[in-house]
Amino acid sequence: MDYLSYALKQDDLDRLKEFKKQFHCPDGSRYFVGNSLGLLSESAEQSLEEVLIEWKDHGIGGWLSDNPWYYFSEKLSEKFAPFLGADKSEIILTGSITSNLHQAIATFYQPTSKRFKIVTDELSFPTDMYVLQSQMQHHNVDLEKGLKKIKSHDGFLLTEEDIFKSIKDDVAILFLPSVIYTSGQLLNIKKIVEYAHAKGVTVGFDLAHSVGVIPHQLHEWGVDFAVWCNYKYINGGPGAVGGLFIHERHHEKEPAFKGWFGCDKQQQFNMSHTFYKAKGAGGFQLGTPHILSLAPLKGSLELLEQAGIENIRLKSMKITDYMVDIIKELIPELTIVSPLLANNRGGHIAITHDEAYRISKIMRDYKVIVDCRGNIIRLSPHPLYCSFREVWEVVNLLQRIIDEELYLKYEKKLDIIT
Ligand SMILES: Cc1ncc(COP(=O)(O)O)c(C=O)c1O
Ligand SMILES: Nc1ccccc1C(=O)C[C@H](N)C(=O)O
Repeated sequence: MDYLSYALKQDDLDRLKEFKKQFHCPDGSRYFVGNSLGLLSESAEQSLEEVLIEWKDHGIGGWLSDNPWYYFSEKLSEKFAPFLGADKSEIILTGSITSNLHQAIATFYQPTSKRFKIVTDELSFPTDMYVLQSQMQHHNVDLEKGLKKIKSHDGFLLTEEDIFKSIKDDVAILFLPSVIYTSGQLLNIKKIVEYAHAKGVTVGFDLAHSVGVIPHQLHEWGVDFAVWCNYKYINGGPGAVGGLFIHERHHEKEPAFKGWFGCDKQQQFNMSHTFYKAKGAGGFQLGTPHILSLAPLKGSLELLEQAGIENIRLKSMKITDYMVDIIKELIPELTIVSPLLANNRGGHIAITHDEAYRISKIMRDYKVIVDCRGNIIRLSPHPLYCSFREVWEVVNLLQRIIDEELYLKYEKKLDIIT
């Protein structure tokens, strides 16, 4: 069967195909950047509107109305917990990756003369690195000696052997991404946690590129803490409120940063100057929840529940496999830097090209939205709104752009956001 017929057949069989209708796709484009900012669904639009109406109708009464904002983060966290294999007490929707990671590292990182290192990897997302650096500086730890970055042999992937080798007796915290944001490599969280715990090391993960596209078992795997954002595969909207996971075994820990929304709800309005921590991850919240940036998440989560995270992962593996096959066939000179086995990667495919930037730019002019990081082009077919046929179209366009060097007529000057 040729590649197009295969795509049409897969679209026909696709159990998730009905979800596409739910999403607003800008200007009829083929939208392949759901790993950066997911699309707005009707369901999310509606849940945002509901909160606006509550504000309109009740003013401050909204905090305790039928859908009380006072408990909104906790209610949504309850809905979220199954996607991460967490108990509802272990997660809280709050803050951003950056602020939640500050909270987690400040809480867990208690360097001693024997155990003072933080291990991460040299491919990490910049904000994670800034957090680790600033937290270590706060403890006056010399970054040269204390912050260890696992090296990548090819600039795209990490090996388990290197990760394991980095876990020594002087390491306090190991912090890694679940999926590397450039290459899309998925790390084996369970195995890494097991290994690190055996050496007495606390382990945290940045789940930005796996949440909403891959099932997790954070509780069972024993992950100590994790952070993520909800504007990618979850489709919670630009700057959507993020998330923090704190394993049950750490619930007695005192948050390094305390705020009044981390208080036990019954005590919060006693206005006492003594902090009575809420049970579980909720105790790590800071100030007033950003209700308008939580609101779309209600609708987004309902869609994910209907679709089922296992079905999402199955489609994601299948559609990215298809993308790999067709790239290899049509553009054999391109290097795919993502792992070729679906089990070892997240929801996107990364390819390299010296002209990555200009290629991604011209694709946008053909209404194919992809992005570029350095010499990498990332293509992310979101399982809820991308079809196999679109993958076929996108790769065919890519082939034409490369064969005919159509990018040459574009400026090399980078836009502020690539
Ligand atoms: C892996 C990873 N970490 C962190 C961030 C950003 O963190 P924040 O949501 O705090 O801006 C992103 C994307 O922006 C990311 O891809
Ligand atoms: N938060 C953003 C704001 C503006 C533009 C992009 C982002 C991204 O999320 C980028 C993404 N994290 C990435 O994997 O590169």
